[in-house]
Amino acid sequence: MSLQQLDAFREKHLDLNSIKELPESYAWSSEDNCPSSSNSEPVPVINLKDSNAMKHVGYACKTWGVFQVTNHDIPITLLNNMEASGRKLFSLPFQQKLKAARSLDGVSGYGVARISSFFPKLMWSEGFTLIDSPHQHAQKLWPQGSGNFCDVIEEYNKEMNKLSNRVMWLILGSLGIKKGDIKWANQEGEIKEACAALQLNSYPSCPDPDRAMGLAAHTDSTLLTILHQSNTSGLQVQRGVGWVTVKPIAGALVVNIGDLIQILSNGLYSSVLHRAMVNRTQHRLSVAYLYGPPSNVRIAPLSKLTDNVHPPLYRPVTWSEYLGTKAKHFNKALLFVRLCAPITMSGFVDASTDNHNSVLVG
Ligand SMILES: O=C(O)CCC(=O)C(=O)O
Ligand SMILES: [Fe+2]
Repeated sequence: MSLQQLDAFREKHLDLNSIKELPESYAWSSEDNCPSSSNSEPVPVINLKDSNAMKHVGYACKTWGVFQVTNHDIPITLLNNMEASGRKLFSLPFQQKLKAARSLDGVSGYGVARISSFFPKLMWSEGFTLIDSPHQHAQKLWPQGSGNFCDVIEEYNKEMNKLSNRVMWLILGSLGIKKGDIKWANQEGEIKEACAALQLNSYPSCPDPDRAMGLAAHTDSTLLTILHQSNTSGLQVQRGVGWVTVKPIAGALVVNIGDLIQILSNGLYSSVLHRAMVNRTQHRLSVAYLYGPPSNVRIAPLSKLTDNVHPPLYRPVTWSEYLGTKAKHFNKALLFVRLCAPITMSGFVDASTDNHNSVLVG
């Protein structure tokens, strides 16, 4: 990063841990920050060892787009070590974290939420994105040695890759999709070249949490995301017109349906809009494993799920093409890969030649 870039970066990145009063640039209007609905039923919790797990996953995908899983075989010590590693990273002095800052056009490293550019106000959070090996980053953060940081990240990535694959097959299986139906998986259903990123999020305690926003509403551009949240509430998902808090359950992991499952399932399962809120006393941490397909694979509605009555709603896209669309159009990205927009109960309009204007919205 050049000195000029670093100055621009510092201007935008305040050390949230040292701020005693919420600056105006972090104060969201009450409209953006609408409170959560009380009395909602809770987000489904699914025991992966339950013989009906696939059925429960199907129901959760259809009605929520999010669920928590227990009995997932990820050792609790690994979850605790991952959380401790995240805390160790974010508790470094601000200037030290800046040494591993994400470059302006880069993806990995330390920085504000990448979705920040779509919002007029700043978010009360800091993030660290890791793709592939953590070693280079660790070397910048801890020149004297990073202890077990890299081992924990590597072990966590390995375990999350296995679990993501298992959960993906529960999701696809609930739609009647069999291992042989996905060409980019081998006969056992494994995806050897699956791409993934690890997103560490830190939400320092905030002097005015009711006016602040940790991470603004978004859907994930993944097939699915597995989120480990610390025991502090903050994650909320949209349900109907309100927001429902995903209550932390010790040892449970949250699974979010991402945009690519929406495409694969031809809209049968929708990605879930979610956001993270902050609080006055506790420093919240979350670790998101962002799971996607191999980079060269074109994701399209599965042919088993389409017919004359249910034409493909989305055109084929690779993950990187889709990320490019998301980087430009953010929460409207799915509309930009959409082929047909339902207009009446009985028919579809072909939108493939449309210039993606507001006709597509809704
Ligand atoms: O911190 C959370 O609970 C949500 C994080 C998240 O949505 C993300 O990293 O994409
Ligand atoms: Fe997310």
